[in-house]
Amino acid sequence: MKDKGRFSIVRIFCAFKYAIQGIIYASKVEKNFQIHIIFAFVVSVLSIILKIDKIEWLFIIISIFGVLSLELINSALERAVDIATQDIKPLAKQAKDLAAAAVLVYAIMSVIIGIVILGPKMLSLFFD
Ligand SMILES: Nc1ncnc2c1ncn2[C@@H]1O[C@H](COP(=O)(O)OP(=O)(O)OP(=O)(O)O)[C@@H](O)[C@H]1O
Repeated sequence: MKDKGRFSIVRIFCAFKYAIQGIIYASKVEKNFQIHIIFAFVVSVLSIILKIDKIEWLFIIISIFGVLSLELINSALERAVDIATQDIKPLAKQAKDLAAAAVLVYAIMSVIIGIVILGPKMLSLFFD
């Protein structure tokens, strides 16, 4: 909990610790987060094998971390909605579906980036 009198370095450390706890928790219980982690691993291995350049790596990294971040926000929002109401409510549905849509939109962009960067290199691996 909050303790405003502490050194800021301690507060920064605590914030970091809570964030790590969040990542560990999501890795254990959030199916979609686990799937994104597996995808990130596969894409990273492929990127190493296919020797993509520095700029291509930046696009891949932005895609991977963007999807993971949005997935974490989506999970947090789902919990916030569930705390706010246990009843079936149109606004609760909209909030959850909009957050899920944000993940989907970014994931689609990431897939396109993956295809643009890795697609031609994979094809030339098989057909050259
Ligand atoms: N309180 C609610 N009122 C109305 N619709 C809801 C409510 N809670 C969830 N929903 C809707 O029911 C569907 C399933 O929601 P649920 O909470 O099971 O999450 P989910 O989308 O399956 O994600 P996850 O599997 O990660 O929990 C979604 O369309 C969601 O918007």
